[in-house]
Amino acid sequence: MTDWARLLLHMTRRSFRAGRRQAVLLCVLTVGHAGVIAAIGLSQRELVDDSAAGDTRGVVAAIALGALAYTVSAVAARIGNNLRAFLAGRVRGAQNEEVQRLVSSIPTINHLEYAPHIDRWNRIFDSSHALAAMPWSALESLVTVLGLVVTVGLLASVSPWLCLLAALGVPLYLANRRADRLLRDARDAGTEPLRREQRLHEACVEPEPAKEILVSGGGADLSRRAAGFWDEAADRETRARLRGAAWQGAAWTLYAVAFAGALTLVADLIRAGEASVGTAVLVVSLATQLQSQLRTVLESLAASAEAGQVVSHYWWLRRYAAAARRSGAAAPVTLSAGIEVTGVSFRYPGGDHDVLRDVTLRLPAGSVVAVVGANGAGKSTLVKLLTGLYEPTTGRITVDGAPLSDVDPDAWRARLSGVFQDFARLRLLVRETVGIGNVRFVRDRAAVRSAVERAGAPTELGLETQLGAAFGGVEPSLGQWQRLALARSLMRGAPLCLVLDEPTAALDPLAERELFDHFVSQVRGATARGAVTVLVAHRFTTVRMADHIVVLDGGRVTEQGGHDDLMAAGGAYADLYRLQERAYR
Ligand SMILES: Nc1ncnc2c1ncn2[C@@H]1O[C@H](COP(=O)(O)OP(=O)(O)OP(=O)(O)O)[C@@H](O)[C@H]1O
Repeated sequence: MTDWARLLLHMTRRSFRAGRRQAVLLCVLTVGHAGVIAAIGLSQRELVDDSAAGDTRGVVAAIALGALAYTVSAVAARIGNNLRAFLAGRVRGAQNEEVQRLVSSIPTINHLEYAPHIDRWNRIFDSSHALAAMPWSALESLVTVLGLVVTVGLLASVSPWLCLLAALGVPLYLANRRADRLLRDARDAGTEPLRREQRLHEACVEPEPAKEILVSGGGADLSRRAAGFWDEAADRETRARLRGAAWQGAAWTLYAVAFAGALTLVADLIRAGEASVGTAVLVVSLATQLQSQLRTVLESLAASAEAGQVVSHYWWLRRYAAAARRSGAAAPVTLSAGIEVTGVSFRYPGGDHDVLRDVTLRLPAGSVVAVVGANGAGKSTLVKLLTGLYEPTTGRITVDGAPLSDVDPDAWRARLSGVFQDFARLRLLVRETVGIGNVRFVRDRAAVRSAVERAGAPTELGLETQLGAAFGGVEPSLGQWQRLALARSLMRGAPLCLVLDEPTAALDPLAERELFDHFVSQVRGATARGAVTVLVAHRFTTVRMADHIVVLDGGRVTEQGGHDDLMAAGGAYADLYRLQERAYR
């Protein structure tokens, strides 16, 4: 079965799950609608011929048939449209939820940071409506094709030459396919400029970047650039639509010429006494219907094609998520040896150089390890590898001797806790913002309050306070946000690996010291479990408290050891430490 057919089946099942009775009724209405078109044509022919023959009963029967056919057609169209909207709405919700679930089920973050991957799953979201309507577009195509067969049969009964009208469906179909392909290519190519446009516009309206942009006065320039990206995507799409319309226009012109030929043929048949006036009415009616049937087929094929455009992206995402969602060995409950990084190099997907090179480190159980280095040295990348958000390109990381790649990602994550440099500002209730750090305890007010207090987060706010001015709530200061993030990390009671990636950058030096003391004493208290703390920091007064210090430069480890050893070695660490010491004096 092709990917397209499998997706069609998947969407059909989903539609029936969304509303079995509604789906059955919609099938009946769609199929029934096909017979109506022939009935309308036949009733018109009978009406004209029976009138000419003075057959009153025939005229009444023809009128009754025509009225019934029109009524069924109008009612079926109205109810059908509403049912389609209802089912498509529900399926779309379920579809978006599935994509969201797939995206967030992937243990690594490659797909969230790598542009070609982002574009693929964004395309699925953008086409969710076409995907949800896929079964109905396909059924409509099928039923209209059946209706076409009936129409063609009736036309052939008048003259076989009239079948040529239906044959002109082929150039129409080909022109439409060409137009679809042009549009799909334009949309695929436009995904990136549209994503750039969206991010630039967000930067102008989101409060955090907007402040800086307002002060720098760069808003107009960014808006212009965003508009440029928008124009680029829109121009591509317009050009594709115009080219597609030219192909379709040519095919329809051909059809119009053939239609005129059909009418001439019927006029000749009437003149020769081989057809009645009623037959002429039937032909005109059928040829007109044929036109609308062809259009319906083409439109529903186009709708199926739009869904078809994301078929490959959809299955890619499912396969990608399935491949990434590996199970593995249980994570250890305690550490006895620690974590080892051996010969690890790492290159971001699509990158042209390794940002970590041949890194070898030992993070002994129960120790606090500080990672220092200039901006861009690779500190946060190392943290991402330790937390399993990326896997090393080469080399390996082991936890008590077991390769991290063999450990179940969820189980390892359950043993982690930490704060990242770009910590999240979750604009929820204080209780939720903090509690989500350990979702099982999100309603446990005592646990959340304890974490808030230990992190020194603002207690006066109250746990049920809404955060975020944009949501009508309180807007914490940057330092307060950071403390809330720290509180979130404290929700996970006994982590085996605690990562603190510049967790105190927004705090004043006193608060940083106090917090770090607190964290370290907590970790030291957990030495029995062998928990490891990895601290990324730029303030060397904090760094010196670590048991082991690793200096990264250009992705390589250039020095490592205890503070006293590194000072005695007189290398880069010692120089930087003395520099900072003088600056703080
Ligand atoms: N998602 C990404 N995709 C591609 N390259 C990235 C990505 N994130 C970081 N990099 C690159 O990796 C290198 C190391 O970045 P990293 O964030 O690890 O540095 P860092 O030492 O933590 O810096 P800082 O002190 O500024 O936080 C940099 O050259 C950066 O440009």
